[in-house]
Amino acid sequence: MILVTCGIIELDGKILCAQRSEKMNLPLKWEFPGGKVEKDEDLETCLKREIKEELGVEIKVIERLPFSTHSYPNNKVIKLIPFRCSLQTFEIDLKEHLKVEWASPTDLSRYDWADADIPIVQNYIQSSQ
Ligand SMILES: Nc1nc2c([nH]c(=O)n2[C@H]2C[C@H](O)[C@@H](COP(=O)(O)OP(=O)(O)OP(=O)(O)O)O2)c(=O)[nH]1
Repeated sequence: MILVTCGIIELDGKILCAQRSEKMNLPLKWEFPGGKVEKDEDLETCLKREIKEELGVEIKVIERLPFSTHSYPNNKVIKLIPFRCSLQTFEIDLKEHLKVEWASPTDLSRYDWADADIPIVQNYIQSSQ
């Protein structure tokens, strides 16, 4: 099982959604920025490192939310652990993703999410209602 952290970054009532590029695995799917936990790495340290690498910003973690597990067809089982976050620096510089969009909670269901994200998005929508 591959441990992956992701950040649900909130700003002014909106959430940052990131689209994977054509070159990435799961091309053009939408996700929350984050990535794989390294050996002996703390989850929050991983999340901050990945978001800095991918978007060039610093974040503050607000709370951990329930994880999702998903088996992709390539036999990869992902345990995706989401954290609500806020931005501490605001200049987003996309280093890997095709684009990012700020969506209101009611618009989250319109995106073509990576499969592992679907239960996380549903939970988030419910808890924001
Ligand atoms: N960061 C992130 N990854 C996600 C999400 N949903 C989801 O299925 N994933 C998957 C995609 C990747 O297979 C893996 C995260 O890996 P990564 O971002 O560190 O590295 P990568 O794209 O190079 O991954 P890979 O090619 O080795 O699969 O988790 C999500 O919301 N955020």
